[in-house]
Amino acid sequence: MTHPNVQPTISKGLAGVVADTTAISKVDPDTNSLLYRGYPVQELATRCSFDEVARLLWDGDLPDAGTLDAFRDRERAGRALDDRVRRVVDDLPTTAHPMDVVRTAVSVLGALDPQAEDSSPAAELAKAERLFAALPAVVAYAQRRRRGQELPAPREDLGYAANFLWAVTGEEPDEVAVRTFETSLVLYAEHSFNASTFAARVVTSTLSDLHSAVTAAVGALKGPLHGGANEAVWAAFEEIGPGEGAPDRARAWLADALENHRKVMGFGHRVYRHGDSRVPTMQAALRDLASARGREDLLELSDALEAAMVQAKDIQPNLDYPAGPAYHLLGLDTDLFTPVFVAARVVGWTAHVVEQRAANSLIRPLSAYDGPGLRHVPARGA
Ligand SMILES: CC(=O)SCCNC(=O)CCNC(=O)[C@H](O)C(C)(C)COP(=O)(O)OP(=O)(O)OC[C@H]1O[C@@H](n2cnc3c(N)ncnc32)[C@H](O)[C@@H]1OP(=O)(O)O
Ligand SMILES: O=C([O-])CC(=O)C(=O)O
Repeated sequence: MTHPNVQPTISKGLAGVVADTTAISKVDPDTNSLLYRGYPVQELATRCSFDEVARLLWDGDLPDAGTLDAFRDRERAGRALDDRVRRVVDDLPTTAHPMDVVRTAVSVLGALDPQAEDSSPAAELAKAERLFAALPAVVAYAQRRRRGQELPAPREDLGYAANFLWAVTGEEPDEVAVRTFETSLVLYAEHSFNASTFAARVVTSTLSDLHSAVTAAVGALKGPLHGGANEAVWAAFEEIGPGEGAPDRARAWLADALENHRKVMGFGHRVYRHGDSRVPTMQAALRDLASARGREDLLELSDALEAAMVQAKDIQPNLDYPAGPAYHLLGLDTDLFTPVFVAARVVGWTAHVVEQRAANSLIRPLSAYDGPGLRHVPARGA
């Protein structure tokens, strides 16, 4: 028992606290590596499709051909936007942030799911699959409805990533676009006890349902210190202005931002201290895409800002830094970047929901009270 005059040690932001075990992924800042169920994420991103990686994260092993084909059939069958979700979204103002649209849609999907209250592992995985299949249409609709565009019918002849881009842009994507997008989805899919995943685990620990956990996770991901940073990265690129003279402008912009104590989004990480393990793979994908689109000017801006940040603060970019400009080149509106992150991270979140439930303990830390001392409400007259 703590003596009343001895202050307990506070771990602000739970920094450095090991809250539980997980077998889903390993983030190792010493070796600057990230493993999904034991596989290096770089190998998964360059050799596997996103739906294979989803099965790996959920099931613990890469799927065999039969398992993958059956999953793909179910995913294709679940792609259409549910009319009841569409009606709720249509009632939201077109000015609503797409993250609010997605958060609302996940909540509605939970209320509609026939297995909403069934928390057996089989039901949890079935619900996770349904969300996985449903989210691209929700994200795409968030962009298209405010442009007055119809949502195109899902394309059964396209894989998950290609169909997702088709739904957003209404155009069949080329190979480099699909590869870049799929790489980003694999890299975004899972990252141990990050803030949004931890939010999902906290909700699950009360024995609440999977959709409630995912709804909370969407809310946590929205913030610019977490998933919202990919959108903020592109906003900074626009402020600087790509094109002729961008490297000089980037250096001046950074000097001004640091002088004004502004956080530079897309840089820094709570766990990695020497750079984010996922960045080289995403940067290579961005380079391929930018070259294919004749947008080397974006690479010049990106390289100049990164070099200036490393020189000024010795702070390295995180995954959101190359993902932001890549998503812009793929035709996504800036505020659609974090919703795309949702569609990828839903795999990690739901894998953690299942893991948390399998060995549950209510997550409830302590706090050290530092408010006013004991005082009393004066007695009131009758
Ligand atoms: C997929 C993801 O979610 S990755 C993270 C995406 N988030 C961002 O890109 C937002 C920008 N980055 C940040 O705000 C931080 O680096 C975080 C929140 C990600 C991690 O930060 P923490 O571990 O809490 O460290 P903290 O914010 O205390 O930073 C430590 C020091 O580095 C500085 N610092 C860290 N990141 C940045 C940054 N991006 N820009 C400017 N300064 C920074 C802080 O100001 C602080 O300096 P000080 O000690 O002089 O006060
Ligand atoms: O791990 C974190 O804190 C943030 C992050 O990079 C992620 O969630 O992908």
